[in-house]
Amino acid sequence: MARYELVKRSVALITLTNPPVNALSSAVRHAMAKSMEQALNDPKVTAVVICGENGRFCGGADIREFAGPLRGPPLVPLLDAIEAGEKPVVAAIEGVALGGGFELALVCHYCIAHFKARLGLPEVTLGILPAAGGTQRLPRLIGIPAALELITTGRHISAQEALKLGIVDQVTEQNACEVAVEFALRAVAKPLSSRRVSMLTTPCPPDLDALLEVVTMEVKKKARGVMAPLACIQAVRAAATMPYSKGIKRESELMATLFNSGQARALQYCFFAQRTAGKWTLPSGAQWNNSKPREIRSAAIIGLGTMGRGIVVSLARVGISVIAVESEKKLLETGKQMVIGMLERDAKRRGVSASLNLLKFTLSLQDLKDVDLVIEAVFEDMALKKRVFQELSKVCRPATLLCTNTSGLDVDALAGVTDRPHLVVGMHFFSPAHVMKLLEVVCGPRSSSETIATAMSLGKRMGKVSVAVGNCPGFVGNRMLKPYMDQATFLLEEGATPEQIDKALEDFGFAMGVFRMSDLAGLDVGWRIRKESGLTGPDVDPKNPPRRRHGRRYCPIPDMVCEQGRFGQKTGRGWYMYDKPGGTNAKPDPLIQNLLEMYRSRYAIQPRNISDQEIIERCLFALANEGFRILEDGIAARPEDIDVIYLFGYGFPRHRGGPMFYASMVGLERVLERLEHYHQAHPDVPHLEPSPLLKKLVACGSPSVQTWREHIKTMHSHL
Ligand SMILES: CCCCCCCCCCCCC[C@H](O)CC(=O)SCCNC(=O)CCNC(=O)[C@H](O)C(C)(C)COP(=O)(O)OP(=O)(O)OC[C@H]1O[C@@H](n2cnc3c(N)ncnc32)[C@H](O)[C@@H]1OP(=O)(O)O
Repeated sequence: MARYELVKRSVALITLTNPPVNALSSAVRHAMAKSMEQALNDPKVTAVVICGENGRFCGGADIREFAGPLRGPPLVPLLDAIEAGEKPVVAAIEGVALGGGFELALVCHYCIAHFKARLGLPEVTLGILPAAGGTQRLPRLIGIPAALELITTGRHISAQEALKLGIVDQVTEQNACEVAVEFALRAVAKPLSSRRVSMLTTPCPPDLDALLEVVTMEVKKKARGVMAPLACIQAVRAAATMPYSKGIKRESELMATLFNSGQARALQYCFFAQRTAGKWTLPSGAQWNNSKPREIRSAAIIGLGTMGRGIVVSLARVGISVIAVESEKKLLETGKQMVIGMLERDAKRRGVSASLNLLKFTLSLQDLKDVDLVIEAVFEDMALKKRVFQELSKVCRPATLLCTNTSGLDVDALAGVTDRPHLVVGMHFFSPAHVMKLLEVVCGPRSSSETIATAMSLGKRMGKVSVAVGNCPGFVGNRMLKPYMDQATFLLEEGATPEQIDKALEDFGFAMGVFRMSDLAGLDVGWRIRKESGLTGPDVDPKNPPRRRHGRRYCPIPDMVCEQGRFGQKTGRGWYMYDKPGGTNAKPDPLIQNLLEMYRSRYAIQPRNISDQEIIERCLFALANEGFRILEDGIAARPEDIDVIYLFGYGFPRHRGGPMFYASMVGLERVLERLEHYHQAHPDVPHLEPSPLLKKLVACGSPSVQTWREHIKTMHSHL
């Protein structure tokens, strides 16, 4: 767990050996304590260098240990002893120094960083704070404003920025460990007192209170209801107002308020869920670590609408040649200008040159014959998509992968019209595709493991969080969205307003409530889908009661809003009103209030007061209930996959962990009881009927979310 060597006859080289990230597990802490003692007691040793195996200094505390009882030597006294030692200690930072790893570097008297190293205190993203002295030492070293920014955001910084801030003493392009050993030899006999960061006085700005107030406001706005950043601010305040000995106690008290909180558990669950989600499997036994992806050098995108443009940008900025196809000259020219503008702005922001030379724009599918992969992003119309896929089958070489960006249509039906169904897969991007991190990779029953591996790996290359899902209407994300949105509109019928529902959801932590989100996305999309599926429009039998479809409750209010030409932000009117078409400042609209009142009186609905609790329970338990059905159907392999989809694609608050984790935190028994209650009150809403899997899990004693997979026995697993 830590290797001890004597190098250059007088330098103790301590290497942390806990791959893959040399996390400070209890065994590592134990070995470090022993090694330090040996170094400090050996008269031959005049200096110490600490480094990490495999070019990675240290990824911080072992997060997995946080779930169990704390064991092994505590970190704070160990780090204090390193700092207080009478022999110079030099940190050799390669790869990463994060969290406890950064705190370890802060107690070393000198730091050498490789030029590619990254440093940071990401604890806040795990719902905790840097509790091994980080909140007390960093402000002393770099001042309150810079420390506050790093600690409250968890941002990683480069070695160069760390040098500018005064965190590291030297940045090298050579082996950091070798440079550190030479540095250590030169440091012997130099006084150490000024190198002990805990002994420094925190440079304190005159307007400390005002500064902390501003940062507090910013944090509250950005991360509504999240506890950790606020605790971080209080800890940094202690660094400015207390001696180190008291500040470290305050840090520890604040950590105690966070450590076992639901938010910390949720955020740490998210960390591991994100890493688990990439590990796809198929019933055939093919999986992420035994299926080789193909190398993709060139791609084509069909359709230069909003989605197509974002996908072109995502591909080109990672160095893939892209041919973009449109059906009309004018659309092609508009799309081209927009893509170029997006790429130029993106390159400017990243300080690189725009990769415009990788782009080609064409009106002819014939130009696609040699590309490695095509992503179709045309209008959401099955007949049109089938025509495109038939055409692609003819023009592309037999090995070209054919992907569709459909947001919910049958991927296998598209595969069926091609000459290569095994090379067809869904790549469902989220809008705007060059910004949103989520990619649902939709595995059709005939998609080969190589095809899935290629789509997943391409997603990763584009910086996406890719999740493999099965093929069913709406896949995972959009299939779950329907019951969630249905509940919101039923609540409107029963007496709520869009702003009341949105506020309840935003207070819960969503960046946007369901109605504000719909206004942003455009209400006409859903309207067209409802018309195509015969739920509204001229094809509906007039004898059908307006509030029932296929024997179930139906809310026609969204159709009525669209009939008035209110399509959301783009038309300046939707569930809210905006200053102008394209405006973003949503204001409640009295016309919507009138519409709701008239609607209720037409159908003799007595409006009632609806509590925020009912809004949250009906929307979110219906959402999770559909998630349980998705697990039963084998459309998602594990609850983590569903949660990752909702975190990265639908703005589910990370500190709640995702819909499935949230259900487990509320308690499955309680979720079941509330769903039974609401289903009894609304028997014509099948989405409120508790799913068999939920009932089964409750009957099994509500096991932890990480073990649900063992309880999902499906005959029809797609994954
Ligand atoms: C009332 C009670 C009071 C109790 C008080 C208790 C006080 C306790 C005292 C605590 C002292 C605090 C110490 C410190 O301040 C706290 C911390 O350090 S928290 C940890 C901070 N570090 C991080 O957040 C870094 C997390 N890791 C990453 O960001 C990335 O992994 C990486 C290091 C940048 C590497 O990225 P990649 O190369 O892409 O690799 P992966 O991300 O895929 O990771 C590979 C593999 O490693 C696992 N892993 C990574 N980091 C950790 C970790 N810190 N602990 C455990 N495991 C880690 C990751 O899950 C992957 O595993 P796999 O999926 O392959 O199984």
